[in-house]
Amino acid sequence: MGRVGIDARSTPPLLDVSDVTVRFGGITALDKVSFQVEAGKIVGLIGPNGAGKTTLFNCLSRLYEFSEGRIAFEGRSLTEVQPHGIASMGIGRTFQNLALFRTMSVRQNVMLGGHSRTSTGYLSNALRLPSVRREEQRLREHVEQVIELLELGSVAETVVADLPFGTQKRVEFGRALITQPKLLLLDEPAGGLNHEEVGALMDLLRRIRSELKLTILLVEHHMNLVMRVSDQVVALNFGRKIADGTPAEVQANAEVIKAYLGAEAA
Ligand SMILES: Nc1ncnc2c1ncn2[C@@H]1O[C@H](COP(=O)(O)OP(=O)(O)OP(=O)(O)O)[C@@H](O)[C@H]1O
Repeated sequence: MGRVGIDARSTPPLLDVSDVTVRFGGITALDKVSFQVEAGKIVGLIGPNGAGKTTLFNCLSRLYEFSEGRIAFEGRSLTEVQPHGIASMGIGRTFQNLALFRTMSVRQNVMLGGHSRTSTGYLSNALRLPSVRREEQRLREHVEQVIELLELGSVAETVVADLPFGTQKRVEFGRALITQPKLLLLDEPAGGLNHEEVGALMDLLRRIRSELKLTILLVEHHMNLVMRVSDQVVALNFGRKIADGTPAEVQANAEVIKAYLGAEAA
């Protein structure tokens, strides 16, 4: 018994969200939300419109400050780093509205995502010291690996604006993956995709999780996708957590059914 307790304490979860509260004037967007994400899992964050999903994502990527509670990543409080330091901590994210440079090529977009992660300083960059050239070479190799993983090779030189929406979303993925995150936050990855593209996205999520040993937290309205790819699902409603468990447990939860279908369905 004692040993189990010690082991559990010595390996904190990858992400530990504890009693996080966010208020906007009179609105409580998040109300003492707590949940944990274990390394290597795919976790779906669901809830009706206005439930607080995006607010939580914005807290995780330090775009919003939370007034109460704590978020720890690998045991370290997120507030220990500056908002721009989140990527170097190992957290990457995509955005609901794609944050791509539309007039640049796929390869250039992926490459630019990697520049937030390079460690050489301003002076060594200006002088183009050997350390900078080595780092740039490593980045270029990594860009090619990400492009291959996402099957973007045939469009690598194509300007992003000329690509179908589903492909643009994969480029957005690439920009997040190039930072080599341990935790990838995906904001509505299935939004705007057709049936076939959603199927391909499911395969891709499973593939990047197993090949890159990533942990994924996704906000998603596409229930079929969430329930099929997630190991764990967290449901929010009006800023409160109403369920947290396996997809089957959450689907059968009376409060979740009520939140989605209205009071008469409970
Ligand atoms: N910057 C802000 N200023 C004021 N209110 C906000 C802000 N961001 C979110 N809210 C409010 O907080 C609540 C939660 O919104 P949030 O966008 O997090 O929900 P959501 O679950 O992501 O919804 P959706 O599925 O529609 O994207 C809503 O009532 C929203 O109006």
